Amino acid sequence: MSPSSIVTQKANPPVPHIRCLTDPALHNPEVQAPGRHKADERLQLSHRALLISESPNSSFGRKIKNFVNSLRIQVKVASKSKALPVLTNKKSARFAVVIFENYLSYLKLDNWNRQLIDKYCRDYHVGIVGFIKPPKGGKDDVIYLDGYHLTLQYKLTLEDYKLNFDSYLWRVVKPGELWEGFLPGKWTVFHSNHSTYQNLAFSKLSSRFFEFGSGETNNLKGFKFVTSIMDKGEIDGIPKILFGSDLSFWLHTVMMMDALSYLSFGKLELKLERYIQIDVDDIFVGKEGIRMKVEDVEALVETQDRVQKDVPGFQFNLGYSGGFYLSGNNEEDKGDRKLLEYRKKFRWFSHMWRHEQPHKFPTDFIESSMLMNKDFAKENDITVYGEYSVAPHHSGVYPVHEPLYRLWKEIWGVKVTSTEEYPKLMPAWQRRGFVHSGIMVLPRQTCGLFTTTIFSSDYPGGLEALDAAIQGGDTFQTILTTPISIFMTHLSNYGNDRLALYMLESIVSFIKCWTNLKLLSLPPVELGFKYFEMFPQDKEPLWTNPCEYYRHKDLWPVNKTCDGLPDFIVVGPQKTGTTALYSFLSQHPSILSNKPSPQTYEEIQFFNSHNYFRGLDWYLDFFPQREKPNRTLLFEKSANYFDSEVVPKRIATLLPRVKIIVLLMNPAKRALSWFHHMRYHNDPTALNSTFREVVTASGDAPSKLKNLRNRCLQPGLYSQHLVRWLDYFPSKQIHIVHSDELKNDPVQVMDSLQKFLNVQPHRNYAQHLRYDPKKGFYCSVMSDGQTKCLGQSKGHKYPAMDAESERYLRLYYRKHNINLSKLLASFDSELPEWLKYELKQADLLKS
Ligand SMILES: Nc1ncnc2c1ncn2[C@@H]1O[C@H](COP(=O)(O)OS(=O)(=O)O)[C@@H](OP(=O)(O)O)[C@H]1O
Repeated sequence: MSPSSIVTQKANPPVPHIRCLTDPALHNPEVQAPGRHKADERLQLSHRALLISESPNSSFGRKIKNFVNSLRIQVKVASKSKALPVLTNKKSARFAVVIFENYLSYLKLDNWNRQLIDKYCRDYHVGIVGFIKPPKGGKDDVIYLDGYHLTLQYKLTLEDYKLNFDSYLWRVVKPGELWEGFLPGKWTVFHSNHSTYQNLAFSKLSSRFFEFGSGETNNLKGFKFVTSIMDKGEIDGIPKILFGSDLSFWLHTVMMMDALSYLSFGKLELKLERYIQIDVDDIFVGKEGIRMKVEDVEALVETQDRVQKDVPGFQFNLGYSGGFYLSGNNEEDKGDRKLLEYRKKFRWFSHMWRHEQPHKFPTDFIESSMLMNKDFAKENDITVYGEYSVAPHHSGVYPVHEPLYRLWKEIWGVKVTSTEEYPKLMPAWQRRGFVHSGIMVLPRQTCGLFTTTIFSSDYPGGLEALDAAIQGGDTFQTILTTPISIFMTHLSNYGNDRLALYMLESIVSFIKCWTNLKLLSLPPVELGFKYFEMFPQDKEPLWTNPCEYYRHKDLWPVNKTCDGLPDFIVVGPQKTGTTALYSFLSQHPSILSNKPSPQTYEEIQFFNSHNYFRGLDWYLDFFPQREKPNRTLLFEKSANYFDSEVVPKRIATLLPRVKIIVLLMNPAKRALSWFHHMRYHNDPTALNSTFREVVTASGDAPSKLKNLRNRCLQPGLYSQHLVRWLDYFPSKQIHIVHSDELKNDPVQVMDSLQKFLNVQPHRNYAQHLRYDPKKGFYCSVMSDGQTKCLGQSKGHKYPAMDAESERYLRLYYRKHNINLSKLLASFDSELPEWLKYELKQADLLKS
């Protein structure tokens, strides 16, 4: 259909038609089963689920995991054929619910695992959720589960669905409705004859089944088939909730939420409140023919009034671009004026004057665009909610374009925005918020509307497809699993067939009929606070590389380079010779180091400190342009990356293929060097204490001393830190340099490093490094033949370690050194002499 024929089509907006069968007020979970979700403090259950999947790559297993993860519940996946994970630790029972992708696999578990699981479930009152998958190639369509008083009947084709109104399981689900229609896939139904069972849901044999001649009689057509059942645990002490199918049928996701909540005593549940915000973007933008007319504006106001009854506080947020005011046809211009007449009814937020994408324009242009839009509001007496704004096509929000954030704050006082792009568009359930530069960025969701679709007949798949998304499909699932949903709609969705109004009223009704979710709305800033109160862990961003994802690359200003990030990083730890290595590497003609920082000299210290929150642009500014793009390698070294909890994850997220260089030396000697480094830099606690006092500080020693001890000794727990790096990087991406070798034979170290880095040309460091007897270290040979050594603070003289500290630290690091010796095997690294010596001496001390 050509655009012109679209706009001449007669508008006949569809009317929302969802009505509840039962009075929505009838089912009230709090009243029906008081207190049943109260967690029992005694139980000490972790907020996690254990999923036993059929195989590591089973697609249904993945689907269950993703669904449970979408509720922000962590899932540990174990394969049925592998050993079970540890179920308890000192502090708690690790899983609040056990889920079996195939319940029959639970019944067939080998004795050992079965006893383990059952004992765990009984001891901690942990329940099981199970899905029934008929055995492959099984001849029997009916199986009696011995000892369970339960018969399973497989492979049925069913239609229509209703829930047991009287079950006390329901929390999110409101059980009074009837779902009419064919149910996807083949089903297992349950026949029970024991008081332990409570039927949860019922269905009917599908009429299709009769058409194909089963020989059954019509009396089977009623709601006789139990499709989901609860076992209260009277027989074996373990409560269970079983589903006769997978999660393809929409209602099963809601029932699954209730099952998780019920069986975990409320540990695994989301609250019932669901906040929704609807932004109407592109106000005044839009070609002639797709804009709003007077009656569309009236409909907008009327719908808002109606929705407010079900969603307290609801108000449309209108994002305007004043540059396009009165740019439609006659009728539409009247619509624009009407909208201004009703301006006080809505919450207005500013867009750009003519919808410009900030990352594509110079900063002063963006500034004047914002100012013109601000003037437009003033001239037309529009009260703008300046704390909220969004950018056209997510431009500048993520990946972050710093000028946009700055101008938003300066011109509008923006405090909150939203985007679909962080960390990336898909999968939608993984979208998150973050805070940058004082602005809260909230995740935005999609609600099944397209900017270009203005008539229901154009909707892909027809109105039925939009209905399907609302009635249990994607739009419903989004609200179900997302406590705060911000939906972006467009002006075009409110003219012509007004599909956005249809969608909104329909979804509100559907949620009201089928769930106990409480729909609410708040102004954007309050919503932002609410979001980060719910998910404080989201505040810190996790920067990704804009050039690694096509959508982000499109939003990355063209003048920003895609090859400005480091190829390798020297991560420390401190005092292991990192400065010498940095200086040797920088001499290589194809290796460029970062530019110095005024605060931290040769180190950038981005990933481990508050610098990380300055953003990617700040980091990128430290790297010079590559001289020969395909040959030059960029690197940085920051010696306190090694032992930081957060750094490996942050580096791996931004630079998944970066090479990592770690230096290791005797941790006791490293501690001594660090102590003297602190004295050299006039640390008062170090100056007023002996090394022995520092390393042995414990119990009632002054907290400053204990703090110093921690900072002194903790980086030397090498194995513990290396394991964390190995969580994020394969061992072949990590190169270990032994500090003693760097000190005594740097030429050899540089040879093997060059191979690891695959850098060309190969530099013969024998010609460029020479031992300087005065300094006592290797130094660089300058063009005039003189040596240039590192400054005074590196390689300075201090007393040797006292015997008591040596003994103390030998035992202190013993366990970690043993672990390190095992770990080094995965790096193909020989055990350094110090490690062999230390382990031997420690053994002697022990014996
Ligand atoms: N060639 C060369 N020149 C000078 N110093 C050398 C060299 N090779 C290794 N070392 C050892 O490096 C130790 C300092 O380590 P770092 O540079 O990692 O220290 S820092 O973390 O950056 O402060 C420093 O430790 P101290 O001797 O305790 O000062 C040196 O032992």
